[in-house]
Amino acid sequence: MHPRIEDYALIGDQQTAALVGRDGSVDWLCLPRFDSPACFAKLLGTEDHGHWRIAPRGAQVCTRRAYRPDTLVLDSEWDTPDGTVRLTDFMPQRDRAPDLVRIVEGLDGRVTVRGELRLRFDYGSIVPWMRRAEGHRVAVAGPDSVWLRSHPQVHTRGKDYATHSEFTVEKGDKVAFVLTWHPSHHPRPRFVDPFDALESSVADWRAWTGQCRYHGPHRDTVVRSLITLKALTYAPTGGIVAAPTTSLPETMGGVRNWDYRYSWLRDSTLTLEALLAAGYHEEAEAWRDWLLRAVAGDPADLQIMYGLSGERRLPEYELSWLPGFHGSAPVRIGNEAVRQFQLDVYGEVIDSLTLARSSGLPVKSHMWRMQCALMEFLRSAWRQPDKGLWEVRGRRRHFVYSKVMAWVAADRAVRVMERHPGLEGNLEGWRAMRDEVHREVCERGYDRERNTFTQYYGSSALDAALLLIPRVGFLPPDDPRVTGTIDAVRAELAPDGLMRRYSTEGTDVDPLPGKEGTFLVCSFWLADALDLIGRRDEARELFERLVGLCNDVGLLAEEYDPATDRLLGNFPQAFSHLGLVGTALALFGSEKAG
Ligand SMILES: OC[C@H]1O[C@H](O[C@H]2O[C@H](CO)[C@@H](O)[C@H](O)[C@H]2O)[C@H](O)[C@@H](O)[C@@H]1O
Repeated sequence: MHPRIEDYALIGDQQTAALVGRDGSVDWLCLPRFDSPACFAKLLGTEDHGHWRIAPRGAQVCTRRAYRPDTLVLDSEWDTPDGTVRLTDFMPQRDRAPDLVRIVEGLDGRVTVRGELRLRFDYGSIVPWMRRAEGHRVAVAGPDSVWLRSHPQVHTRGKDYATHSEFTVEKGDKVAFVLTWHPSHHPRPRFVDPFDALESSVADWRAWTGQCRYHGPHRDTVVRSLITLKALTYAPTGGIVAAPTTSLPETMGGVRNWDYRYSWLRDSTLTLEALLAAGYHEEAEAWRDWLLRAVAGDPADLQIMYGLSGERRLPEYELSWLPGFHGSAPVRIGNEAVRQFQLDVYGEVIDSLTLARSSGLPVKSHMWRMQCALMEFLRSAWRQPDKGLWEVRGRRRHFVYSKVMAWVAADRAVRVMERHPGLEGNLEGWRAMRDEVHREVCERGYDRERNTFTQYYGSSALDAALLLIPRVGFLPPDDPRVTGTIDAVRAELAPDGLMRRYSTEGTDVDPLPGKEGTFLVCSFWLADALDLIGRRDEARELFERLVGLCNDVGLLAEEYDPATDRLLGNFPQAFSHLGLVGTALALFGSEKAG
């Protein structure tokens, strides 16, 4: 049986990440970066597309598993008729080369363990040449080279283009395997000691989580979300991936399969907000600096997403040889949405730079000039239709949320100038824009008869993003148009209590085949909106339900299907986790440590 999305746990080294199944198999790993080709792609295909399984002989899924508290170190344990064995998986902080460490430990009895390593570079398409060197195994194909070591040394044998091992552990025995990648034209990197690396990984993560300011209910789940957001950050540049996977389907068997291994301005600025609110200034500053480098240049060229180092070209293509997760094809690399015009991004960027300033992050001299340039571009562009924050692949429209975010940009720029009279900028022009956008949205984006804002000007359709209207300050929470919108959006898009982004029925906004599932971040936004309008009990109840959708190790995908009780979409997704952190902070953030 192919695992479900919720069967996976994440490990990573803040440059890339791996997904480990409950059966002890690493089914996804891109090396050396999040957006590099995968050397294990079983997630989107079969064992022959690459995986690395370590498990007791004859055993299937583990009996239990958990992260070591406050770390990204995963322990999976199997109780077998012969005894109990633990597998510890982690990726140490990177020195020069990425390492994946797997330590097998006998806990009880005498258990025979089997390993099967099937390396397939370039997303499962290339079988490397494997040889012995310096007492280890080394695999090479084109630009990639991978070393496999074990401590103490375990005999390995090659069969069917895979490396097999079998060994026995008794109580107290430990056998470590280390997989190390490096460019094949470089000398092999220094080998890490797996046991020292385990100690320092645990210590590093605990030092980091120790800074967390949240002390309310579900603290472990909130900390797990923060660890996940940190793990999705590409440390060398500060860029944040939306998720470490590509093409986990939004609908099982469907075509809505996208590559999320890039840095979206929207997802990342919202991540910055969550990190700042939870007390993580260092990451927020790194992201802010990434942002300033990525968007530098002509404001008309601002993209909605970039590569991890700020790369601009992310061409989309399909991998014909991968059948996709449970047959959900195509598998896509790159993301065509990179070329879309999405107006909301300007609002999110300017809002987050304003937040960075007010949170005390050191101000960079060129930051304000860049904001002014973005604002001047926006002043000339906000009347244009766009693709909206959901990146629909239909025609451009006047999406209401996009216009609201144009208002946010102008509002924040005006406020910064009012607070810092020494700053130069087009104060009057931005004030005028702010008022004009507000007026237009209230006239053209609001349906008087139904007392609700709408998805786009003149339509009767609704959109979950409208829930953010009070949060961004466009209207006060007690404005009847706000409460009316929350009720309407909830009734139409959350019939079973969980939010869809928009409706795909009776509209051509989103022309792709397949239905829209429940989008988790939108459900957190609903809880936030209910809280803001004073319906705290309903907000808390929804938050409890959403926390209950995390898998056994606290991770969320992008979507959840109530009909089948399955997570869907890329995994784990920053959007969902930043939603969880944001709602927890909004509902319980003022609670002090016991
Ligand atoms: O559903 C169509 C679109 O789905 C993706 O976009 C979604 O994920 C983004 C990253 O988390 C998020 O920023 C966006 O708001 C979501 O709708 C996909 O990336 C798009 O290419 C696709 O058109």
